[in-house]
Formats: sequence, structure tokens, C-alpha cells
Amino acid sequence: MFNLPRLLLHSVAMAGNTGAPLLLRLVAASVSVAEKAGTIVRDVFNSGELGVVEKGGKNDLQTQADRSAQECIVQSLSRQFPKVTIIGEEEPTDEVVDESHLETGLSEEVLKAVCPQDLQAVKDEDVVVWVDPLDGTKEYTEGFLDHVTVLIGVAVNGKAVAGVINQPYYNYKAGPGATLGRTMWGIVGLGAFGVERLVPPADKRIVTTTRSHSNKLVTESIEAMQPDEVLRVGGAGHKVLLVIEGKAHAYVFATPGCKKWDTCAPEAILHALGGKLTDIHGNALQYHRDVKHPNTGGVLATYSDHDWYLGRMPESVKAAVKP
Ligand SMILES: Nc1ncnc2c1ncn2[C@@H]1O[C@H](COP(=O)(O)O)[C@@H](O)[C@H]1OP(=O)(O)O
Ligand SMILES: [Mg+2]
Ligand SMILES: [Mg+2]
Ligand SMILES: [Mg+2]
Repeated sequence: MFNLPRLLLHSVAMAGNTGAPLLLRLVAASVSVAEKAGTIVRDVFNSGELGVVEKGGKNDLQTQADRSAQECIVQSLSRQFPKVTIIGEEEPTDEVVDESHLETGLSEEVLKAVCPQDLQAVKDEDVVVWVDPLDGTKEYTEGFLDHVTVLIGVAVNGKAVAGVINQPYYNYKAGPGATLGRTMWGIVGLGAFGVERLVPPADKRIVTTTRSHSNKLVTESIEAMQPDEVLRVGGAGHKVLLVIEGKAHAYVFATPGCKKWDTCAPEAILHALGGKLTDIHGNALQYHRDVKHPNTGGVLATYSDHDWYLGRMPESVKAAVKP
């Protein structure tokens, strides 16, 4: 009887797991927040009121889902981690925060993981969180719903080390019995969960690239890879998932439109599973807080033969797409 309150106190402290390393707590919070953002993305679509705004022409759109999911992610994480730098794609608005968009949960699965040794002592000031509340906005507005992802990437000292991806419409073509949506997370040095590496066909070369942001450089670089098949689909997160799950051998994007929030989470998960993401010259991407946002050197993501793709990149394209 006498010991019960102390025991209860102890179990509450364990549930909060305040002793877990910052990186694990941040990823655990990001998993819960990305799931919440995914529900917001579906709710806005179901409402039929997309609230589309052109940020930079008809191929650079923002919807109510981008705005509300960004609010959910940035507000939820900054309240829990006030000293961590968080950079989101969308400009903050001066509207009152909708408290129903906030999420305070921590994924137990993540908290149970063992943090890689080299990331155990990470401090708030070492971290930048890169947030793409809705990747594949153009496709979202056109109903290519499985191209959409929510991306939360964690960079430590300028390197992408952890990522969370929610795909709100995963399985949406699989019929009413299927579970809609999935969340994947990974930490470099630990592995990735919620997604499995599958090997692509060995007898052909499948390359994936942009559907809505193509240009001469993109076309020339894709042709140079002599693909048997080209998957033109939306979203940086979605295309990296195609590479991870063996639907494509390489993601080739030889133009500057992709930003740090498009690549940070996918790069970390791909890397955690043994793949590689660089610019089209083979340089590692940088993610420190003062870096310019566009990936001006383009994007190349593969599992194997990375150097082969780099070697086939035309000199004229390399000269036009500088880091
Ligand atoms: N020219 C561009 N202008 C704005 N965003 C771009 C551009 N090119 C790529 N992106 C971003 O990179 C993602 C991957 O590109 P793509 O789908 O064309 O392959 C896009 O979904 C978009 O992210 P977002 O939808 O979050 O704005
Ligand atoms: Mg955008
Ligand atoms: Mg994006
Ligand atoms: Mg976006």
C-alpha cells in the first residue's frame, strides 16, 4: 500500500521516457506527428475544399493540406523541442494555431530502439529538422494520391541521419478491406522500419523521374541512362520509396527544383537501408541551418551502380546543374 504511489510515479516517468537520447525522442515525436499530418491531408481532400494557391506558377502550388499539415508538424515539434531548429517548406501564417492539429504522442516503437552510439549525445543545437508537410502537391491536386508523402527529416551537423515518411494514401487502390496509409522511419546506423528493401528486376533498367517538373536537362539525362522503362511520377519521397521497394533502379532528377525538405527524410531512410542519395555529380547533400534551400546540383538516388549513373551523366547537363 505504502509503496504504490511511488511505483505509479515511476511508471509515468517511464512512459514519458525522459531519459531517452534527444534523437530518439525527436524521431518518436516525428512518427506520431507525421501520422497526424497524414490524417489532416486525407481530411482536407475529403472536405473537397483544397484551397489551392499558386506560389510560383501552376507547377508550384500550395493547398490547405500543405498549410495545415505544416502547422501540425512545426507547432507540435517546436512546443516539445523549443531549442531545435525546424525549417518547413511553407511560410508560417499569422493565423491562430488550431489546437486540434497538435500532437503530443511519442512512438513507443522508436523509444524502444537502441540509439546508434555516435548519435547518443546529439544536442539541440546540433539538429535541424527539415519539414515537407506535403510532398507531391501538384499530384495531390490532380488525384494521384499515392504520390503524396509527409516528410520529416532530421539532420545532425549538416548530415541527414534520421527520417520519417508518412504516405497517407498507401493502399488506396487495394480495396475497402486494406489499411489506408503507412508510416516509415529510419536512423542511419540502426535501420529502417515500416518499409522493406525489395530488389528490382535484374533483366532491365527502370528509372524514375519527375512527372510535373520536366525540362530539357531532365529529358537528356534520362535518355543518357538508356532505361528500358521510365516511371514519371510525383514527389521526391514517393520516388525514393520506388527505389527502396525495387520498383525502380534509380531516381534521376538533373535540375534544381528539389529542396532540402524534399530530400532529407528520404535520404536518411534510403541510407539507413544501404542505399545512396547525392547530387548528380556525386556530392553529398548538406543540411545545416544556413544552407541554401534548393538542391541546385540535382538528385540521384540508387541502391547499386551509383557510379555508373554518375558516369553516364552528360557533361552538358553537369555544366548546367551545378551544386
Ligand atoms: N520546379 C519546382 N518548383 C517547386 N517545387 C518543386 C519543383 N521541382 C520539384 N519540386 C518539389 O520536389 C518534389 C519532387 O519533384 P517532382 O514531383 O517534380 O519529381 C515536388 O513534389 C515538389 O515538392 P512539393 O510538392 O512538396 O512542393
Ligand atoms: Mg511545394
Ligand atoms: Mg516536396
Ligand atoms: Mg511540399
